[in-house]
Amino acid sequence: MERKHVLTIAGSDSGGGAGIQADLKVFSALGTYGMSVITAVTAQNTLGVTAIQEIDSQVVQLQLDAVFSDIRVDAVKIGMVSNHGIMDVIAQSIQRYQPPHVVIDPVMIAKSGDSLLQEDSIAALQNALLPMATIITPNLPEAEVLLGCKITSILEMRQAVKELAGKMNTQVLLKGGHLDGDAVDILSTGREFSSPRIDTPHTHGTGCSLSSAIAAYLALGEPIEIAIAKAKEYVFQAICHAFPIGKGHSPIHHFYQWDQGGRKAWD
Ligand SMILES: Nc1ncnc2c1ncn2[C@@H]1O[C@H](COP(=O)(O)OP(=O)(O)O)[C@@H](O)[C@H]1O
Ligand SMILES: Cc1ncc(COP(=O)(O)OP(=O)(O)O)c(N)n1
Repeated sequence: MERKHVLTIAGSDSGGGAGIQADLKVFSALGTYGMSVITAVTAQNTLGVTAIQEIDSQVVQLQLDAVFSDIRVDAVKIGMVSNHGIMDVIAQSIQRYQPPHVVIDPVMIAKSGDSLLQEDSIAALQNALLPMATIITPNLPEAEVLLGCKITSILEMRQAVKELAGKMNTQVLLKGGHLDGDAVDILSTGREFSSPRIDTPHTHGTGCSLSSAIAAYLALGEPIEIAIAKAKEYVFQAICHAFPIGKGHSPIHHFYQWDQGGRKAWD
């Protein structure tokens, strides 16, 4: 079968658990060819983020042109984009090159509590970038910012996902990782994707990995609901197989399939 090509446009996580590094691991684990446009470099590990250097928007533009002018792009995932200048450049490139699928994870705050989006760029995120999406995948705090109200239960999630889809004029997968009980994500069609909640601190990068896996499965030709179901199962298994790295919240195990039936990679 022809190899599919997936592009991530996101920030770098030096600890390797989230951002560009997580996205490229997901693309490889799912058998696609990964490419990257870096929007910011974060100094980050399992404990948090200590510095952010945004990439000049002209350099972001040159990365986008380098990829799109040479290589067929079957799907795009967009993650951390911290300022409106970079958002505008990305939105214009999506308009120009028209990739078939665009999955946007509207990254605002890392689980460590560190902010990854400038506050004055929230409007640009809504007005310039989100309209480019095939689907957006906010977590609960991000959906609360986009809607301007609290979401505290599955019942409220069902209502919120429909309101968000109307407001943003796009499909929405509202992730329920921040609630208690089963981990339930709700699509704006009403379909729900549920898994048991794993009792673990090692969930760094789950949101990045879910959106990247959805993009990879869309590139592989899966319809949206199957792409989400497969991506959710992939992330669930990767959480189940996470192993400790560093002193804080470890990343999930992107290549857990490699360990199955054999020796664990870290033994
Ligand atoms: N402890 C957990 N057990 C099982 N699934 C989880 C757990 N935490 C998060 N998930 C799942 O991981 C994905 C990312 O969710 P979430 O943590 O809400 O996003 P983010 O990383 O953007 O904050 C979702 O599919 C969510 O249901
Ligand atoms: C560079 C970078 N991008 C995105 C995130 C957020 O990642 P996420 O998958 O939401 O996981 P947590 O960091 O919240 O665990 C990030 N941390 N860094």
